[in-house]
Amino acid sequence: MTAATARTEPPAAPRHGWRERWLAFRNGLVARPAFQRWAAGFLLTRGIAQRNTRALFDLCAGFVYAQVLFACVRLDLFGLLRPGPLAPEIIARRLDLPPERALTLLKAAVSLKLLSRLSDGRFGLADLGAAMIGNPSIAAMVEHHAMLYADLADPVALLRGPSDQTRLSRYWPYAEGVEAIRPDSVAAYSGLMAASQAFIAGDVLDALPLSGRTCLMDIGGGEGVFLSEAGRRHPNLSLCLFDLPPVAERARVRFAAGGLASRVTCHGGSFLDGNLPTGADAISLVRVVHDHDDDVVEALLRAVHAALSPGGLVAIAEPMAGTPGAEPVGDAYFGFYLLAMGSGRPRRADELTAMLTRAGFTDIRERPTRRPLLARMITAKR
Ligand SMILES: C[S@@+](CC[C@H](N)C(=O)[O-])C[C@H]1O[C@@H](n2cnc3c(N)ncnc32)[C@H](O)[C@@H]1O
Repeated sequence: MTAATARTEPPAAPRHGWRERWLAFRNGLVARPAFQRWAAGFLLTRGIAQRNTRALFDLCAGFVYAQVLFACVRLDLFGLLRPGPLAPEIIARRLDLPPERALTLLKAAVSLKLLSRLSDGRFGLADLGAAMIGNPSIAAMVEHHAMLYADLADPVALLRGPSDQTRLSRYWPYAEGVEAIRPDSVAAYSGLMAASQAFIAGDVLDALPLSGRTCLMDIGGGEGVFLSEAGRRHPNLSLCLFDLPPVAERARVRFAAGGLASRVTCHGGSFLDGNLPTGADAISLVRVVHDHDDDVVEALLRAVHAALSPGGLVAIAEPMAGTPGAEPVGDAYFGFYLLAMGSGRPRRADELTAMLTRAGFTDIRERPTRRPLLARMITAKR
């Protein structure tokens, strides 16, 4: 055999296990249009076929559904219907839309369970629309997704990278480095985080064992919403916030307005420098770790370990990859969000556990939270 023939010869066929052979057979079958038609009609497979068709269609249409929600938010449709249901002509007039287009939006919102249509033809809030009213920060999240969608206009280019600066990396300036951060560059994201923290704080604090602790330091604590709630629940706990200087300043103003100034110390700095204030026997990292690449997180956890007093507790709370029942939230949504932002990745609980172990922590355990889709929590001890 010549060298040339040796090079063109295909590699030896891999030895497939029975599971791989079964998957190859099954996928070949499912890909055939004739099989799809048959399965959609056959009694025993009809349900599965219909569910798969719907799931695939929803994947194709997801952007449209999100834009329907975006239009509702932009037009403040949920606010308009807050006092009660209205006739479609009135809604059209109030939204300044041609009547037939307003009806297109209203019917779409009904199909997505945001609105419901009453028997007299009026439209009112359904469960999901009412939930939007109760949580204004969801509307803020929806609005800021305009930047994410712009960055995802060419997802393959984003995946290939490196790309031009994305809109999300400008929105989250620390993703690109902390040197040039000014007060005006943190206002938008800090406000969004403060508004959405209301969802998270209660769930995390319900699961966080703080009794017996004397000082809680919240690293990347934003404007202090989490720490304020911790202080309200634990009146004897002293509080310390660490964040980038312009964010820590915003927190200081918020604590003063809330009458908490005497209980909280605000430190402005960057944890990239490796030095954290000492004296806390509990440290929280709420929605912080997933924003950073592995080397930064490893260094941050080592700095947290060094800053904690012996026996001190660290808590990482954030949405995690591989959360049962919410897998696309971690790996699809946060995976692509953080890619567009330019820093960090969603991590599974076992990956965070391994990182905590490497940083020297012990007694590492997951503490179940009320809504794991929004935040799961792992604690560990120094
Ligand atoms: C996604 S926000 C979360 C804020 C808050 N913990 C919450 O859950 O609402 C991440 C926070 O980490 C802060 N941060 C990012 N990089 C930092 C750094 N190098 N040093 C200190 N804080 C940093 C940001 O300013 C921001 O407040």
